[in-house]
Amino acid sequence: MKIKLGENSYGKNAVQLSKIIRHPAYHEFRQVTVNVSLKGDFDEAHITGDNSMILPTDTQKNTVYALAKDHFKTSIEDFAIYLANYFVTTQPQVAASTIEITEHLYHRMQFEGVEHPHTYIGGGAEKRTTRVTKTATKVNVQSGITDLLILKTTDSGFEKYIKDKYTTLKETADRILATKCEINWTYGNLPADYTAQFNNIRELLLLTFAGHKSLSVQQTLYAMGKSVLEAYAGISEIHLQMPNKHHIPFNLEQFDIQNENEIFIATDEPYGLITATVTRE
Ligand SMILES: O=c1[nH]c(=O)c2[nH]c(=O)[nH]c2[nH]1
Repeated sequence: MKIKLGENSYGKNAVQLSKIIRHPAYHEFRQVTVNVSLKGDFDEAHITGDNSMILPTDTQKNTVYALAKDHFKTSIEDFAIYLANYFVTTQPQVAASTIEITEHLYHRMQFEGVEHPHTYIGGGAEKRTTRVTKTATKVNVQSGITDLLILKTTDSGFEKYIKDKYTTLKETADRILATKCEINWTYGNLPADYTAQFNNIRELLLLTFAGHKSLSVQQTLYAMGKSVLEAYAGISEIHLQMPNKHHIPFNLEQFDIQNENEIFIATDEPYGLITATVTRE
């Protein structure tokens, strides 16, 4: 039997980096988690244990901190592109490098409408993300949002689905729609300002969710993806993952109380998981 090495990559995961950017009037605080992954000529390392082509993952981690001083000044995308390019151009054995960055969001505290110069409040579970893959000739940039918790108390129903002998779910024309989205879009054209693009796309996703008369999570997911592709020609496709975070009407009839669609039990598991990629023809 012939055995051979298949596709492989290696790198450092979960590099935790915080940075203060000191502006004259205020401090900017940034916290990111960085994953580095390299592909290339690593056959000998696997087959014979020859490490002569291996840039240690410890060095990769150190490189993230060292390059952050001068090259993490704006968006996570700009930093990821710089890092990805650095590994490809300085290490001839590296054919492709992938940098994933997750940014933990902080907002400056506000007192009487005025932002405090150096004190922050956490932005909750929501995080901004990017994934950049660089080869000698190509760069692929995906950006997104994860753990974005959104909910609406009406304009959502789920009816006219298949009913068989195991169906117990009741149809509803008015339910809570709640989800914790993971959304990633791919840039066909790279924008000059990734943060402006991120803010615009996030706002549009929220606006579409809010305004949609939802017949299902599937329909709302598609509407959200479609709105982004229609508004931004530079986005080639968008992937959305939307778990259905069920809030189920609680049976108050057992206490002779009428539940007028007001009292629910939130159930974490099991949950419906709806995912799709929305793309261009
Ligand atoms: O929006 C929904 N889509 C489904 O596919 C589904 N299935 C289910 O039980 N509830 C829901 N809700």
